[in-house]
Amino acid sequence: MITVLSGGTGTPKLLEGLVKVSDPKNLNIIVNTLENDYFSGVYVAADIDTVMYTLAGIINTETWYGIENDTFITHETLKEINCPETLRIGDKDRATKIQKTMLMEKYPLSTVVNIQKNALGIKSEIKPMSNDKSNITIVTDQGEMKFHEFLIEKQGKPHVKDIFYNQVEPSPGLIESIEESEMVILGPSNPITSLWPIISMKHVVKTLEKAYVVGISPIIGNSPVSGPAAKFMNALGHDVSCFGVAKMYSKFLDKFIIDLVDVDYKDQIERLIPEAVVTNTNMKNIGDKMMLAKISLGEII
Ligand SMILES: C[C@H](OP(=O)(O)OP(=O)(O)OC[C@H]1O[C@@H](n2cnc3c(=O)[nH]c(N)nc32)[C@H](O)[C@@H]1O)C(=O)O
Ligand SMILES: O=c1nc2n(C[C@H](O)[C@H](O)[C@H](O)CO)c3cc(O)ccc3cc-2c(=O)[nH]1
Ligand SMILES: [Mg+2]
Repeated sequence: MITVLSGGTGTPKLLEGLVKVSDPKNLNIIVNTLENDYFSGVYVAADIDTVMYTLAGIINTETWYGIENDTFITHETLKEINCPETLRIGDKDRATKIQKTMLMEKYPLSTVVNIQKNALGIKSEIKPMSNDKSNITIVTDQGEMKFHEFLIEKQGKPHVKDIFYNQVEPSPGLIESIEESEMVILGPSNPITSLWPIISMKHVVKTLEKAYVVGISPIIGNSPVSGPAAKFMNALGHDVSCFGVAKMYSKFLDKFIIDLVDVDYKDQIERLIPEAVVTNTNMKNIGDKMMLAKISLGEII
C-alpha cells in the first residue's frame, strides 16, 4: 500500500498521475481537515471533496475544487435574495455536501467519506486526518481571522504574523495504515496548513520515522505555484524554498524531489536527508503528473 498525505490543490494534481501509473486500490490518501467548517448550512470538507472528485475524474481542473461543468443556480439565487455565501458552491457539489452533512448526524466523518467515495466508484482509501473538529486561526496585521476569511474575503492579502490550530486525534486506522505502507508520499501541498497539521498529530512523526518517506517540494524557486504557502512559511520563520521545506520534514524524509530550477540546493539537502532528486515538478499536463508520479514511486531514477 502507498500512503499519500494530501491537502488543497497541489497533491490532487499528483494523484491524477498516480492513479494512471499505479493501482488505485493500492493508494491510501490521508487528507487535511483543518479548513473544514460549516458554510451556508452545509459541512464543507474542501480538501476531502477535492481528493474525492479528483479520484472520481470529475474535478473542476480550473479551480481544483467543485465538480466540472457544474451549475450555480442556488449560489446565484442566494446572492439575489441577499444571502450571499463565501464559497462559490456548485449545485451538484452542494448535493454531495448536503448528503455529507446529513450522514454526519449519524456517522463519524471517516465513515461518511467512505460511503461517499465508494458511491463514486473510487477504489483508493480516503481518510480524513481526524474526525475531531478542527479550527485554524490566521493572525494578521488586520487582526485574527479564520482560514477562509483570509483566503477568500481578504484574498490572501493581509500580512500573516502567526498561525495556530487545535491538536486533534488521528482518525481510526490512520497510524496503522502508515505502518502497513511500503511508502509514504508527502504531496506538494502547503507544508504549513495542509501537511503539518497531519504530521503534528500524536504518534505520526514517530510512525513516519519508521516508514520510507518521499516528499515533493511545493515550492519552486522562492514561491509556491499557487496559494498562501509563502506567507505562512515566512510567518513561522521558514525559508521559502525547497530547502526550507526539506528542513521541516528532515526528521523522517528519505527522499525529496525538487524542481530543475532548484538544482543548486541538491547538495545542501543531501546533508540533511539521504537523497534529493532533481526533475520537473511543475505539473502542467497529465504527462508531467504521470512522470512525477513515477519518479515519486522510484520507477524512474
Ligand atoms: C488555496 C490553495 O492553497 P493551499 O491551501 O495552500 O493549497 P495546497 O495545500 O495545495 O497548497 C498549494 C501548494 O501546492 C503547490 N502546488 C500546486 N501545484 C503544484 C505543482 O504543479 N507542482 C508543485 N511542485 N507544487 C504545486 C503550491 O506551490 C502550493 O504551495 C491553493 O493553492 O489552491
Ligand atoms: O478560493 C476559493 N476557494 C474555494 N474552495 C476551495 C477551498 O477554499 C479550499 O481552501 C481549497 O480547497 C484549498 O485548500 C471551495 C471548495 C469547495 O469544496 C467548494 C467550493 C469552494 C469555493 C471556493 C471559492 O469560491 N474560492
Ligand atoms: Mg489547503
